[in-house]
Amino acid sequence: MTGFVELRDVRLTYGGKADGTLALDGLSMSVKKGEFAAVVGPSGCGKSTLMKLATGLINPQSGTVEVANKEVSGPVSIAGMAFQNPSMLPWRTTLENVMLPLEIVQPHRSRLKSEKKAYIEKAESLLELVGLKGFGDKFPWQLSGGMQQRANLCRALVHDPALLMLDEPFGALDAFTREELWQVMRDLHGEKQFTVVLVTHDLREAVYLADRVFVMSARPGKMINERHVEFARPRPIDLTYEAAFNDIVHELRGQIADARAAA
Ligand SMILES: Nc1ncnc2c1ncn2[C@@H]1O[C@H](COP(=O)(O)OP(=O)(O)OP(=O)(O)O)[C@@H](O)[C@H]1O
Repeated sequence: MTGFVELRDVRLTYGGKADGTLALDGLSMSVKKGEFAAVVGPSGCGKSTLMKLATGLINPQSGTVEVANKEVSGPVSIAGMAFQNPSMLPWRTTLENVMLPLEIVQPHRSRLKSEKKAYIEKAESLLELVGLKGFGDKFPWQLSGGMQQRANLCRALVHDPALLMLDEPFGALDAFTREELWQVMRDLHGEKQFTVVLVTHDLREAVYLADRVFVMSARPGKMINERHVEFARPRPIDLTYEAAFNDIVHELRGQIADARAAA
């Protein structure tokens, strides 16, 4: 069975052939529908490049990229995305920022005018789900960094994407806020069952959230390991202080240290 996100033997070079940067070479990865996948690896190994390929922002020189059994050749509309910098539009309220994808992605775009009330209710219920009830009419600059990132997750999810691509979304937050947002993410995934690919440098984050952690080599990046994480869901945050959890974090840390040393 093919995965929901399927990369096969992908090679990607930035710039010209002679003086370009080979970012990925021989990278294969298969993420099942509904699965929460995390991608970790040495700095600069090509994690963000992988995200750009899977969302169709760039195309590989060789190999194939498929999402939902379709070859990706342009931006993937069934994907929601969130990055480290929430980049909310400062002249729009939080609610208006959250609703932005509805103005772009079909079929919502055509329906937005006639079904505006229902869409507003949907955006507000997402804000409530992430703990931002009542903040919809505030501007982004009136929110803390953690609140902006919560709103950013709502914006990534408002058009009910089947696939959520997260590139270091919690990287800039303090440790407490980060753990809070891990739990928000856990609950959103538990409720909505979308497929997730999360790129992170934080191995605790990867092990806490993911069903499977993919480990990349140093650049040019390819997958060197897949670690299943079989803790029952929903996972309490205290799990992250248990020995069995830390054993997996240590194991992954060792693999990344080896990958760095081999570079
Ligand atoms: N637009 C670009 N043009 C040229 N080279 C690029 C471009 N984007 C990335 N690269 C190079 O490709 C390689 C992989 O970059 P990428 O951002 O995918 O790595 P990463 O694993 O996400 O990095 P980090 O861990 O630091 O976030 C790096 O050597 C980077 O310098």
